[in-house]
Amino acid sequence: MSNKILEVRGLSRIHGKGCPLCTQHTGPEFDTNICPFCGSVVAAHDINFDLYRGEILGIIGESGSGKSSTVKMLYFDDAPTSGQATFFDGAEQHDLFSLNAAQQRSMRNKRFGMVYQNPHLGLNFQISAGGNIAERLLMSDLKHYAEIRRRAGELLSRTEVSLARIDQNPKTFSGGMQQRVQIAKALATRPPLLFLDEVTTGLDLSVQAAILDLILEIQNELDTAMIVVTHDLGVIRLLAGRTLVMKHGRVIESGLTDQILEDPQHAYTQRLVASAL
Ligand SMILES: Nc1ncnc2c1ncn2[C@@H]1O[C@H](COP(=O)(O)OP(=O)(O)OP(=O)(O)O)[C@@H](O)[C@H]1O
Repeated sequence: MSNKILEVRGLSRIHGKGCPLCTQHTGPEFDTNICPFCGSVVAAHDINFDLYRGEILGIIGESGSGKSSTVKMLYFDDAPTSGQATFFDGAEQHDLFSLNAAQQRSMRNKRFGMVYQNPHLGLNFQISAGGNIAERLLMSDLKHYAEIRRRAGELLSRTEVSLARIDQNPKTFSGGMQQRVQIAKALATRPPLLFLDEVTTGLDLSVQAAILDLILEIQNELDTAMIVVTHDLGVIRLLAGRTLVMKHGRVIESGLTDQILEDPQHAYTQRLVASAL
């Protein structure tokens, strides 16, 4: 049996009205993602990849290359212009973009997790850290208060947030702690697929390192498949077994991370690797 968890084919997102020439006159060879004829933005075009159970796939590229757009579509934060994504969940198989709104919500709440760069997107700052995790646990059919609190505490401990802070509001937490609570919340439903979008950007180096270690531990422990979006080669190097390199909405290079780092084929990737040396 294949361990494939996600299959993405021809995924594209154009912002604007679009025209028949958009995709032919944008991309790395034109050095732009803006269509010269209609002004639409080709945020992502013809993205193809497979993801396997427990695997970490990195998506790297400069700002505006289409990394977040790709993940946003898969997490239903944005709708694709075209393309397909199939999620393999045990014996079940779901065509993600054919699901109705309620089915997409259920998929997001129960089978997927997301950790954003900006904790305001992932956390509710009106309620406590424990409350944030409880919100998600309630969606996973856990209804008993004591059980929810116990599990929320367990998740906070696992992500190394002091239990003493379970009733405190995450707005009083440091950036690194907020990311830990986001990770705890995302993991509450034990999702087989986790999206991480620039989760360590803006944090101190030592805090970054600790969060990256935590992500690796979780992947090992829970066999969670992850898609990690970053502009930081160090993050890719540490976390991702395979990597897609994006530029102007296109995947320009893909393969084993070690291979890409050791022998980058595309001039852009060569510059990216050289600048990180
Ligand atoms: N709602 C929108 N309307 C118009 N253009 C958009 C919209 N969302 C994204 N874009 C454009 O799509 C392109 C890809 O954006 P995306 O956020 O995916 O890039 P990114 O690689 O994640 O960059 P960053 O690292 O800065 O987040 C950019 O040119 C961006 O300006």
